[in-house]
Amino acid sequence: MKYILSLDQGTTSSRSILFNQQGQAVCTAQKEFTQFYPHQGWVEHDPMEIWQTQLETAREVLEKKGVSAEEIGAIGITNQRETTILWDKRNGRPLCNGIVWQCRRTAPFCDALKEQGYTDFFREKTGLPIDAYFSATKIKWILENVPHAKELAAKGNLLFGTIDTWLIWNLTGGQVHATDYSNASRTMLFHIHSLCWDKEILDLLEIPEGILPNVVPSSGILGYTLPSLFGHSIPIAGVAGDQQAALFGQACYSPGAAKNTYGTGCFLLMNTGDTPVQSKNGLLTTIAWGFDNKITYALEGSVFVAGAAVQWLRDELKMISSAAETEGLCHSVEDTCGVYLVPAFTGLGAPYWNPYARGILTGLTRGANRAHIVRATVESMAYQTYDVLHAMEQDADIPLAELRVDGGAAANAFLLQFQSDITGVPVLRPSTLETTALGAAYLAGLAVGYWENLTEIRRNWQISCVFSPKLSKEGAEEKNNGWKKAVNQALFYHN
Ligand SMILES: Nc1ncnc2c1ncn2[C@@H]1O[C@H](COP(=O)(O)OP(=O)(O)O)[C@@H](O)[C@H]1O
Ligand SMILES: O=P(O)(O)OC[C@H](O)CO
Repeated sequence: MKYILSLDQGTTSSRSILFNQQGQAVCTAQKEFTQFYPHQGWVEHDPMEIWQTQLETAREVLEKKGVSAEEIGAIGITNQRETTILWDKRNGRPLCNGIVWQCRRTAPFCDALKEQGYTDFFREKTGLPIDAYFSATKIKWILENVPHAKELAAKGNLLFGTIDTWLIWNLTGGQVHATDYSNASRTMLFHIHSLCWDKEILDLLEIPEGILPNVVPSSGILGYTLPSLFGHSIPIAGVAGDQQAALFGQACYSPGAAKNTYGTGCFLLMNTGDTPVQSKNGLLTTIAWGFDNKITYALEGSVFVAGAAVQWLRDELKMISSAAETEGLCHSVEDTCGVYLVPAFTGLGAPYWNPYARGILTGLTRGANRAHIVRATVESMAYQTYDVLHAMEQDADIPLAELRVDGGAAANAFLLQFQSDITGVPVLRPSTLETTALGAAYLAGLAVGYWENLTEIRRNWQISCVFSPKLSKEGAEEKNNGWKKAVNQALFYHN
């Protein structure tokens, strides 16, 4: 067993990475794929393009590194969560495009559920607020709007899966229809205490149980790849939603340990051990992983638009030509000249949960220039994280000692320093920022004995940089107050 192969299927790209025993990424391949925005607030992906790009990158790393499938100890899968695919089990053909986690099309139906008083019903069972973000209402939408979907389901020929399930199905040639506990806990259909699909919810939403995958531990062999795909079959031995995988990859194994991932969105997760903590402040209770015959829970704050706002600057406003350019521009000005951007492009997630909030660029004066707007965009990632962190400290009733960070935008040192300044917490950047993929690799490698135990893995976690708070408490407060005012404008935009 030379390496573990991690498949990291993200919102904007499919990546494959080979990891060695030290947890170092020795070879990477990445392919972006198409984002579809068929209506305002809708977001879709083509499931076949997701499968193809994932397969191509996996083959590419094996070829580039010159290793054969026999030398791969196991595959770990990690994925954008909640994104919903329904397909015909007879031919593996998707019924329609996948409905992406960011898609708001089912917001009116979620409102109706809330008005009918189902909020506590869902929260108690699933740990989640009712929101279009999760898979449940997306499945219902497809069943009700795509021709023949209900018929197929009635005949037992329809399957549902989040992206992990879709990849597993294709990798095993249709032999395995499974998901892990962490992904199941994002569907709004899974009872996170009794660990089963919830019959009352399924009845309420009229979703047939037969379309749902088997739920398995996040670490353990669940199937083997078709030999024809890589020349030899490889065990699939680890699966976790990308944010939970990052928590695992950041070695946050003790209650209270937390990480923040700055990718398309921002996701702050805190390990709460074997206790599912109910949030009073707009956070999610979620399953971190099923490992070693135990379930570990986490509190999560999900921010929908973080790095995506930087992409917006690049693609829509043409203010920058690359995301990396933002760091220099942020440093080129002393502050944002009073400008705040609230990138509520798809509503606001935690802790506000308002699908109708919209983006606001505010505080503009005649002196505001491109660099100020770019800086306000980068700062918006830190402010949104601050909001979540604040809610988490209140829920967990302990101040956070440090924040481990990762994700594409964690490459931006300005962002991390600013994060530390406004939260007053040291921000720790590890030597590998690919912690999502690494977490999936660890889950898979532990299952096949490539790594012995968590102690061995903990040793692999290395800090590359610590960002300590440099701003006074008053200075931080002033900035955070300005942010709160801007958020209020975004929240009440539709009134
Ligand atoms: N140096 C940077 N500064 C700010 N944002 C960045 C930087 N590098 C990447 N990003 C942002 O990070 C995101 C990519 O992170 P990644 O973790 O690869 O995302 P995902 O897994 O969600 O597809 C993009 O939205 C990009 O705009
Ligand atoms: O693809 P990412 O890294 O932005 O993650 C998306 C999340 O899993 C959505 O819940």
